[in-house]
Amino acid sequence: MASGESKFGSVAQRTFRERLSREILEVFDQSFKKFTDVQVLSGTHLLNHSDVVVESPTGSGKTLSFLLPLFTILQKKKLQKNEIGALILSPSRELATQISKVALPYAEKLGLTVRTSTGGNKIEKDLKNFKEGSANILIATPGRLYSMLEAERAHLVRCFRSLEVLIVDEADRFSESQFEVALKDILASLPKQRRTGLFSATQTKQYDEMASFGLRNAKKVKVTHSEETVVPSSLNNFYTSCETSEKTLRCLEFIRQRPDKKFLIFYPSCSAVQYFHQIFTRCLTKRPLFRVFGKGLNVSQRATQIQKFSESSNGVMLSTDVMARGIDISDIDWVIQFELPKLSSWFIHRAGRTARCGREGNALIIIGTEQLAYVNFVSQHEKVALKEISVPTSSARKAEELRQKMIKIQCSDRAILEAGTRAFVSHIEAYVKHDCNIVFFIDLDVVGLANSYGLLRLPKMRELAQRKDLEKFDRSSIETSTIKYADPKLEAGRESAMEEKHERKVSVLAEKAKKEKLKLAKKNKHKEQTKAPKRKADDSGDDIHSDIRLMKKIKKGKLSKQEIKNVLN
Ligand SMILES: Nc1ncnc2c1ncn2[C@@H]1O[C@H](COP(=O)(O)OP(=O)(O)OP(=O)(O)O)[C@@H](O)[C@H]1O
Repeated sequence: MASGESKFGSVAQRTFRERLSREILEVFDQSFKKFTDVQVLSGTHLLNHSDVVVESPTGSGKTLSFLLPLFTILQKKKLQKNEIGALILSPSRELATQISKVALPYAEKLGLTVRTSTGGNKIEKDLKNFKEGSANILIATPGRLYSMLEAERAHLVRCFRSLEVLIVDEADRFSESQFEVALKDILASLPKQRRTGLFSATQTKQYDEMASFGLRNAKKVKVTHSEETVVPSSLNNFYTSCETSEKTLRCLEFIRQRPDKKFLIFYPSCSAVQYFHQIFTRCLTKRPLFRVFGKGLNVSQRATQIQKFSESSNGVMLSTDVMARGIDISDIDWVIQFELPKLSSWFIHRAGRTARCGREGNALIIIGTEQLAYVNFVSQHEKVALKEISVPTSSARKAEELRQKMIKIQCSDRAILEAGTRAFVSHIEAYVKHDCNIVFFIDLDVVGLANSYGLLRLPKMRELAQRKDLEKFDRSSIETSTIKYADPKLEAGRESAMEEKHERKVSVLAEKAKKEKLKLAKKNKHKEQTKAPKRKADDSGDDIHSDIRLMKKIKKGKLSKQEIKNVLN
């Protein structure tokens, strides 16, 4: 049964419904006919004053499964302006914004205020708004909330005194070391008497590790549509395998064959998203293209790209894992993974960007022939069964044509050339860290990958130092130093930097020559000084010869005693 539908019959639905207020139901009924399983189960436990640990497939309605009970609890509380009744922690800004959008209609109906504090703007601005405004529900990323506590601890702790509910969305992410310090400080500033809910599609933490969240006798809610798998039943998971050198072509051909479908493609790094967005702009013409990544795009740029992608019918979004969790765009037809995810649990979250709440959806991972063991790994490790799908039109010849085209694109703009090299380097760096390496090393066809990036040169990297197969790489004969930036300002900067570098090189060489000359002159001078005068050398030569002659005379008795005495004194 689709995880968006409910196994619960009308009795359970009605019982849960009776626990919600008229105002809350008015808002809910505008969008939905009935509650999903996770909403009935989690909502009931939270309303019964229990802590909950919830594991439910992607797209199964977990957001409302904590908002519905949260608003019910706060409605009875009669909160003052600055009393925070609920704190929701989200690992990403985008997800926090999305939760806030779902929460807003309920908050307005109940006269409660929702505030989102997620970074991306100055902390002073956040604090000022916070102190001047109000917040009955605070949705925050841990990093930003930690900074706010550092700056205004007393004020925030006072606001938290009325806290009834702590919700941690994508909870398994909070075991990452990056959240440790912030989380500890945040939990220490909250009242112990509260309800706590941890929500995710993959709760990898063991119970004892969850003590850090201050859970007490937590109820465990696990919603799956069957024992065999944790993914939504309406999600079809595919893989296609090819030579790694054909990965980019395979991805492009797959998209070309589905001109009216909406795609989300995951790449292993920000630079890979930027590079392939440049390539796709020239290879997938007439197709709306979007890109989202962390470093380099600010919050509003990311939000605009996601918004425009949401509104497009056949757009192609290239993204890093910043969109892998929680982001709810209901009509994505295909999710493509260009490379194995760093953590296998992310496979589920990435694929779960489609097939939301009962809708049909498809996910594809492109696997190099040397990575085929991954199919079995993800089936055993994540209970996800992958079916093979072919891409009939891709071939080695076409891949080579595409590689030549990518080289040409890089030659048109040095910025793209540099982006491709950075992307390849970050791909390798990400690859060596993914968790399959803990279970078993999945080899990577590095030369094939370099070709799928269309590289002209193989960059020198510590991670590749031991590789013996790199000589197979077909290094382009193009002199890369002649490739110019398309941006005249950048090119002017590069030329002057090159001139400076050339002048520096010339002056270093001149300096070196001067030093050599001086050294030689010094050496010759020293030689002169230490050399015995010609005569002396001859003398020393003569000395030896005269001694030999003298010895011979003495031996033959040709010298009188007096003559010998004279010579020896
Ligand atoms: N009771 C319901 N009936 C039908 N659709 C619902 C219901 N509740 C929520 N939805 C819709 O289901 C979609 C997924 O909801 P939501 O994003 O909360 O899922 P999720 O379980 O949090 O997913 P993820 O694990 O990916 O974060 C949303 O588009 C939401 O509007």
